[in-house]
Amino acid sequence: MAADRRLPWWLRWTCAIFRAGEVPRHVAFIMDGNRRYARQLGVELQAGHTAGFDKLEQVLEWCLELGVEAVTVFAFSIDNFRRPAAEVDALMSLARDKFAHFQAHESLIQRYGMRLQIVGDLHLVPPAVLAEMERAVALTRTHTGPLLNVCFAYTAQHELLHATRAIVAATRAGELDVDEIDEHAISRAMPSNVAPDGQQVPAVDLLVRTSGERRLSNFLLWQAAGARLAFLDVLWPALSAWSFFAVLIQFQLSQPAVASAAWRDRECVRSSGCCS
Ligand SMILES: CC(C)=CCC/C(C)=C/CC/C(C)=C/COP(=O)(O)OP(=O)(O)O
Repeated sequence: MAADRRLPWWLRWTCAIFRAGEVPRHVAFIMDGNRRYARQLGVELQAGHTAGFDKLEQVLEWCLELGVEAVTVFAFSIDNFRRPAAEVDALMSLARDKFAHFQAHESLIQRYGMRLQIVGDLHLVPPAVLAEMERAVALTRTHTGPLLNVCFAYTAQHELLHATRAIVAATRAGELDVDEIDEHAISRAMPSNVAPDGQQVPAVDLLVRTSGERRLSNFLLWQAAGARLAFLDVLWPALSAWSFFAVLIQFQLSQPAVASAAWRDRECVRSSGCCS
């Protein structure tokens, strides 16, 4: 499905330049700092979360333009249910609106033909939110574009628990031999690793967290084992394209081919004559 491009020309050009190098196939985001952003502006906390969602749509569009195949976002942790009831209710109502928005023809999900998947302990999600999630996911069932994994009512430990139970059930049912349980079997049993069409999701190769926190907070502990980690001091709603591109430059410089070429160039300059 052809995307209706709404990005400014300079952003499309910059993305085209990045596409000449190695682009991460799977990027994950911990979208942290919405409430601090609201406090800094002196507005309601809910306005910070709304700004956070708007930023998610922007960042997604940058990723799509770059040709990223899968994006996974930490939208709501199981631990977030411990926040004051009024904030949880407001976040659920925002989520319901946003999943309804994902169904609209002009939404990013529809424009880019994205596949949508929700991962988490969905028993904890209020029925009205769950209904909108299911409708949004159903509308993307025939899509073949990039994947958006929304981790909602999620922790990595819960996902690992789910995978462990699924593996035990499969061995009890005689569908899986104990000797066949390896890293691949565990990966396949983890919902965020398998797209709705059954395709294997590439491993996370770049994980970005905003707001200055330098920890994973129970997000994708298995999938991000080999990921490059980027911790940015900016609050999520204030994340600029340039901060994100700076992360991408670091990512591209860290790729083995580029890193070894840079090392060779340095050696070349150091040793006499070969670059003259
Ligand atoms: C698809 C969908 C429904 C997306 C939801 C949008 C969104 C940005 C959710 C993030 C919610 C959240 C708990 C952010 C963390 O900031 P924080 O509240 O912990 O802020 P703080 O770190 O400043 O306290």
